[in-house]
Amino acid sequence: MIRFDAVSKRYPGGGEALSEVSFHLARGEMAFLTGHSGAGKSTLLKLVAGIERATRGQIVVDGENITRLPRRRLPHLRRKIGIIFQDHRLLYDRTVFDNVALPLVIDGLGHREIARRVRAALDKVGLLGKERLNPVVLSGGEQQRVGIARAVVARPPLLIADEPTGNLDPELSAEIMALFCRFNEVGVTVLVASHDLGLIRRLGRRILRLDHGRLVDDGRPGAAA
Ligand SMILES: Nc1ncnc2c1ncn2[C@@H]1O[C@H](COP(=O)(O)OP(=O)(O)OP(=O)(O)O)[C@@H](O)[C@H]1O
Repeated sequence: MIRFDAVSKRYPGGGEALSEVSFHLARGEMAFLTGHSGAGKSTLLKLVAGIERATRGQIVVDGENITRLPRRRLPHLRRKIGIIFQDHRLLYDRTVFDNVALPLVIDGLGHREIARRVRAALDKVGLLGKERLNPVVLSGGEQQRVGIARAVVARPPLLIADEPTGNLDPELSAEIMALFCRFNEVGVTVLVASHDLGLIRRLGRRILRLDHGRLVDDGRPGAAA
């Protein structure tokens, strides 16, 4: 589902954020991406989503080489990817329902289909019944779950999350990670960046580790990083 071949990324005026990174995440697989602050976790996820472009190397997502994807093809790529940010980026002048519905409204779906899918997504994250509320009144963990519902509502085959538990206490963090595991169990490919090694080790999934832009462990036994 995601393949990086010797990918490097240099920001204008900066050093190398990623250096010669190669790995493969198979369809249906789940992995965590870890490393110190500034190791390159966010940069790697942004390259997957086409938010940033690689300086060198090649990136394939869902069988499509996105390394030099023309801008007009970006919406096609984004439709395959549910993206979850640490700060959840919700719209606070709209209800929970409207926040989750947004990707479907953009896709031009009809009202009834939108209502059905939004309720299904809210049900999966345990927020059915809160759809008419404004996200402001929800706890941090609930707001993050609204962000997750919005990311999965269009049923993308790939979920990527950047420090989704960064602002949450250990118990809520574990709940959010368990949610990602459940999406993976029904076939979604999942890649989650997190510096919370203790938490992600307990989940027993593959862990890719970045150190100063280099992939020093790709989480595969015996595989060279
Ligand atoms: N837009 C940018 N312009 C210039 N340099 C950047 C930009 N974004 C990130 N960097 C640099 O690239 C390197 C990797 O940053 P990145 O945000 O990918 O790391 P990270 O592992 O996600 O860190 P954190 O855990 O703190 O979010 C850092 O040195 C950072 O300063």
